[in-house]
Amino acid sequence: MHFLDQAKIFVRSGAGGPGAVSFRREKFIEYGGPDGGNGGKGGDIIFEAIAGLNTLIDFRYTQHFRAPRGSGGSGSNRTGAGGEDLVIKVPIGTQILADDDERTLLADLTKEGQRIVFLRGGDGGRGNATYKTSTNRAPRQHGTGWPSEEAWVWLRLKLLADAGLVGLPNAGKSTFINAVTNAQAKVGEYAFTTTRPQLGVVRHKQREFVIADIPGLIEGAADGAGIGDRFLGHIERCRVLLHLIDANDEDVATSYRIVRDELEAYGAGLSEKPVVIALNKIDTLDDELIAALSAELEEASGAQVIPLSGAAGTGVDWVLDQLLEVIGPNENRAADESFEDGEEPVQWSPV
Ligand SMILES: Nc1nc2c(ncn2[C@@H]2O[C@H](COP(=O)(O)OP(=O)(O)OP(=O)(O)O)[C@@H](O)[C@H]2O)c(=O)[nH]1
Repeated sequence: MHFLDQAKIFVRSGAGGPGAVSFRREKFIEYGGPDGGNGGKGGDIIFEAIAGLNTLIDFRYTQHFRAPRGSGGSGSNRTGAGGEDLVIKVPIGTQILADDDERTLLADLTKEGQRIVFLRGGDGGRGNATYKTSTNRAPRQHGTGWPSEEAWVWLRLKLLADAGLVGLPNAGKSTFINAVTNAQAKVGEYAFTTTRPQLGVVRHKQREFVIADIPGLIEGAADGAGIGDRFLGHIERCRVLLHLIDANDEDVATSYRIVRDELEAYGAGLSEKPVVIALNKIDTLDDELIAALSAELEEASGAQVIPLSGAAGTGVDWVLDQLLEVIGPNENRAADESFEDGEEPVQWSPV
């Protein structure tokens, strides 16, 4: 499965069907007036957030979405059939942005099953049966149906995970996520094996939370170096970060600081998020060295450091305990965050 976190699409609702002008002598006797029915309503464009989707890749292949128009009304006062609504399914965490310079936020789909009627289909035009007339002449005008609405918009996916993994390339993030979740992240001996974010569900002590691994950060990532800051956006909504530092690095304090600097440079509150720090790959070291490196890291970070080996399983429970403590009860999970808690969406009003 390929990963895509931005896509530009075109959406158009259905126009309303025209109202009918109909006037028949026998119907006139039956109804006492003109009998042209109203046109049907055009289909709406609706976005729906669904679980199990973690990419916008489908929008690379399908970029145009048009809801059908309503059918015309007909004689005997028959209303035309409505055009069916077009439901566009997107991953949870998808934002809809205007195609303007500011990329104005129009809607934010943060909950499973959340639906937004984005463009309304046009109402059907009035048939002449609805015009009050006592003459046996058809009224001079009838409704042509309301027009459709259309827009180019950007979809932007910001994954909703409770915990976000950060660390330099090769710190052992994929190995860790594979050890604690159902994800099957690629593990490589070289840096940047991970080229797209990975999401996995952790089940620990009868609790469940989602953890995201984003591609390795390097110095300058926030300014676009390496894979750049593209993926940092995916951890903006995490409650807690897990920062892994490879114990085999030449200078663990420097490794720590490079990532902290990137988080700070990126902004968006990333550097203020609660963080759990772990010295990883301790299976390669003796106890004395583990103690010395942990102390060094604790001094650099001013926080507790957990010795960890994602590969051997040492310290994994401790790390998960700490993450859960910050994430809190299940009701607080990021994916369940209510619409009101997040950024206020700007009301979308097409012109
Ligand atoms: N000894 C030891 N090696 C580990 C451990 N965790 C990961 N490794 C090794 O470190 C290398 C990098 O591991 P990954 O899990 O791919 O690291 P990553 O941080 O996801 O790397 P990127 O995808 O490049 O960001 C691999 O060769 C792993 O086998 C560990 O706990 N102990």
